[in-house]
Amino acid sequence: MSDDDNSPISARAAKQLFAELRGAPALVLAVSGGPDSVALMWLAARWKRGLARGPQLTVVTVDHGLRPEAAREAREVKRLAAELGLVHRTLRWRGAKPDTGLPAAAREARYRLLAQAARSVGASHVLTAHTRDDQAETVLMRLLRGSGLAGLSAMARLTERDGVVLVRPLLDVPKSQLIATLRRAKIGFADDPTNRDTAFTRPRLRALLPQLAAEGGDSRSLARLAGRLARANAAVDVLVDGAERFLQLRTRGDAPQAGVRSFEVSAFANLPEEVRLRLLLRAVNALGHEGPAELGKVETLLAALDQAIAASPRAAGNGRPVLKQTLAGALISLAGGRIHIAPAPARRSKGRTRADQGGS
Ligand SMILES: Nc1ncnc2c1ncn2[C@@H]1O[C@H](COP(=O)(O)OP(=O)(O)OP(=O)(O)O)[C@@H](O)[C@H]1O
Repeated sequence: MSDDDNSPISARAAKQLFAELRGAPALVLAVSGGPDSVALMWLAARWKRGLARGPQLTVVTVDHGLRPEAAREAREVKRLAAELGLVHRTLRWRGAKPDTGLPAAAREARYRLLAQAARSVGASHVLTAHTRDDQAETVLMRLLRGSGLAGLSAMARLTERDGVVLVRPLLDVPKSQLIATLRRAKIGFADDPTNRDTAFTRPRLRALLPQLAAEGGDSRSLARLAGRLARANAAVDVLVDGAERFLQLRTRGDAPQAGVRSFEVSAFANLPEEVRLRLLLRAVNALGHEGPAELGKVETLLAALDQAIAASPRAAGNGRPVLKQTLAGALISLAGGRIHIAPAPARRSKGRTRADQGGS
């Protein structure tokens, strides 16, 4: 870790972090009360004070209703926001809490509530306080799962979600700098014990990071890896855009069916494997109705298609389907020299007729 990694963030450096947001009408700051997001709030408030006209800032804390201390922490954020002259709102997650996958469900609910808050105050962006350390943890987690290029690219600085832009202005900033900033400003912050709860994967991996850093694999190098892979991933995506256009041109003679994607086998089969995989992934995600498909399952689908094409190139050429599979709510078939991807018919649950399944 360099000396800079332990120094408070100057007003000039903060100005650069938020520069692209200057012209936004309003911004939502997602502040849990932990050190990273309290530092985000403090830095954004100082930045706003230095502008003649800047965006309206609204601080939002989500109380997931999972820890008894959460309500007190939200009040603490409100108090600090008021001291900084910022509007604050606490939003509660009132939905049913699942027994498994609780962190993922809480995250889903949090982003939904943050996006709602943004829309209600006319904010175009929601700012979160993800740091370089969070980025490094994400890379490590995905590395251990064997993720592909897109997954290993980890978090982007800007992403669109539920109609608002999520911004992570502190993604290149080490957490130690945020702590140093708060210490200098004499601002307190909450300590969330679930961050150290080894029942969860992320805290267990977090505990490994100092050992990796001692071997040179610190957050800077893991984040650099993510940045390089994101660059390569973006290039592959451009190639897939091109392949999609090329395949569409090959369809021109046939009347395209609405709600169906169809690729000519002979043109598809000559494309590189990664491009074929992404073409399938895009089509299944666009037309399926069961959420994003798992990469491993799309890999299995592609292998089955490749095998069916190699085994019976002529059968793939006549009208009878030589392969028919569903994946993530999409129906994939190989027939008449083409691969077709369409929405799968809705599944009928056992022992119930369609008429039984009427809405409530
Ligand atoms: N309860 C909360 N209320 C408001 N904002 C929150 C809350 N929890 C987290 N955030 C925002 O999200 C950022 C990331 O938080 P955290 O690392 O705990 O998220 P996570 O559960 O790992 O999920 P993800 O990284 O996908 O957002 C925080 O810096 C903060 O800006």
